[in-house]
Amino acid sequence: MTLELLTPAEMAEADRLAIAAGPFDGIGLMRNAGWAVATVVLARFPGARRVHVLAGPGNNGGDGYVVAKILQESGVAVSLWASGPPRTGSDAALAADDCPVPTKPLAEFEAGPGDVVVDTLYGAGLSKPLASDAARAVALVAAKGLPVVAVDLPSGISGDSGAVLGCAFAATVTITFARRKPGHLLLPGRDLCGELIVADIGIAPAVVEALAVKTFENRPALWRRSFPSPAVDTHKYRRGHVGVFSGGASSTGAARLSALAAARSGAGAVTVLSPGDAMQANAAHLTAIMLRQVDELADLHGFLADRRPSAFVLGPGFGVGDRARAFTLAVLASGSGAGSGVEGLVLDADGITSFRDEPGQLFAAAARPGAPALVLTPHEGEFARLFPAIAEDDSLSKLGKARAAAAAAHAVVIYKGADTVIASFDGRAAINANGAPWLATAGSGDVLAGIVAGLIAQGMPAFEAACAGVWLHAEAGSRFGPGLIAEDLPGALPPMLRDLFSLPPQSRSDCRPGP
Ligand SMILES: NC(=O)C1=CN([C@@H]2O[C@H](COP(=O)(O)OP(=O)(O)OC[C@H]3O[C@@H](n4cnc5c(N)ncnc54)[C@H](O)[C@@H]3O)[C@@H](O)[C@H]2O)[C@@H](O)CC1
Ligand SMILES: [K+]
Repeated sequence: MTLELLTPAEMAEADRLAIAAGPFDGIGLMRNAGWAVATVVLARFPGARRVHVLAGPGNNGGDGYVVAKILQESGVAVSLWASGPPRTGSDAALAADDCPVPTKPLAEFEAGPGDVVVDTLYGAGLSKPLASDAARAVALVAAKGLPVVAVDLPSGISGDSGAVLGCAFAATVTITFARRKPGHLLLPGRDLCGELIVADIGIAPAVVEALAVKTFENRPALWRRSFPSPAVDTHKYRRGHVGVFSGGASSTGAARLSALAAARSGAGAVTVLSPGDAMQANAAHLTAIMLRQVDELADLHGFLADRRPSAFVLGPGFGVGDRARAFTLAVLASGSGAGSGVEGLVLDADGITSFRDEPGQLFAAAARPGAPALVLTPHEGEFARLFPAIAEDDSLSKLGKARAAAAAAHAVVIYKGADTVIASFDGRAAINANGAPWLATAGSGDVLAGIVAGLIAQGMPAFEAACAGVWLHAEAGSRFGPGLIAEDLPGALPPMLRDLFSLPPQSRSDCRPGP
């Protein structure tokens, strides 16, 4: 399955470009779409007592007229319920003219046990909550528990955001065309699509390439070409060195979890940077991971000069306040431009919250030319602390929010949740879909921060490292399953890394670089 996700506006442009390029005109594409849907209905529901096609006023409804005609000609009992006539001159009007099945008003829609519903009310063009006739149909179908085959999107779901506008069908299977849309992966849309099928309706890959899409599903093909694989003659410092800031004596575990994850992700060396009062607690629990006392900024500068670390994690268990801000700004003031070779800082948890009152200070430090890449890993609450105006903007999807935050912060933002979005200030974004509920466990975020820092330390660019970290973390959780605690995650990484290293090289075209 391809990685690009097309917004409804991009999909409309793809339709337009494909029609201009040929060989299919608008009604030709619509016929191809209708055939793809009818084929699924016939294959999945051969015993359907009756198929009810619900047709809206736009081209999504147009697909419905094609489906109704094909099914009737195939000997299926079909009812066609329309919410209104298609616009004169549209492709949908051509499809309706060619459809022999009589229409009945959607407001009178009735169905019984054994029936199947084909939802072609609204697709990419949904612009407002479902009107009463459509909302009644949604409620009736849900009450009777009828299977729904949704065309393009379950009606009521925004293709841009995955949000439900008013109410929406919960589909058994959804057939979309050419490429998936963000609303197929963002929640709650993802859950309401059921099984998702992408049908080829004759839109050439060159048409999609011409759109220069910047939104992707987060899968290994997006970042595998930049995934670090150690050379045979490497030594530990060439595989990167991660510094992880530890909290005080009573909160050291989170940093150690991050450190272990950084080491398991392949970093050659990892050092826990501990305040003096926590040295004993840390020393008692560390073996392969190094330990260094860092109380003051001068200690940090000493570490930077002596050990040439390439990435840092600050936040897990660290505590909120001046100290977090000072260390963060000191790390961001270093970086390759200053000759230190620090490639990135993953700012998590308390590190994020510490800049609640002065986010501009953080953003300016990240925007300095030559500064290490900044990766922010907020969950919803932390996101609202650092980006209150963006968080409150209801016109933005989770994808839009992550993108706006990344641009404002000059950072890579990992906006966590069951549908984690990774966005870069260069405009690229990816939606993650391999997560599992088991990941919602204490310390899980500390592990994610460590993996991302470990990958950056090995030379992976920050956006790719963030995407790879999110995917590996989610995959580890999914494979481990019930009973998972955060301590299990680092140990679950090696088999997945082995799988990644054994995959054949893949093409460079999977991930389009930013501008
Ligand atoms: N030739 C083409 O352009 C093709 C279009 N295709 C289909 O066309 C769909 C997109 O068609 P459209 O852009 O016409 O969009 P839709 O068919 O999704 O709906 C758009 C129409 O419904 C109205 N509308 C939106 N939300 C409403 C609501 N809640 N209540 C009442 N009216 C509402 C809009 O004002 C507009 O008139 C795709 O989802 C896909 O199924 C496919 O057949 C492929 C070819
Ligand atoms: K639909």
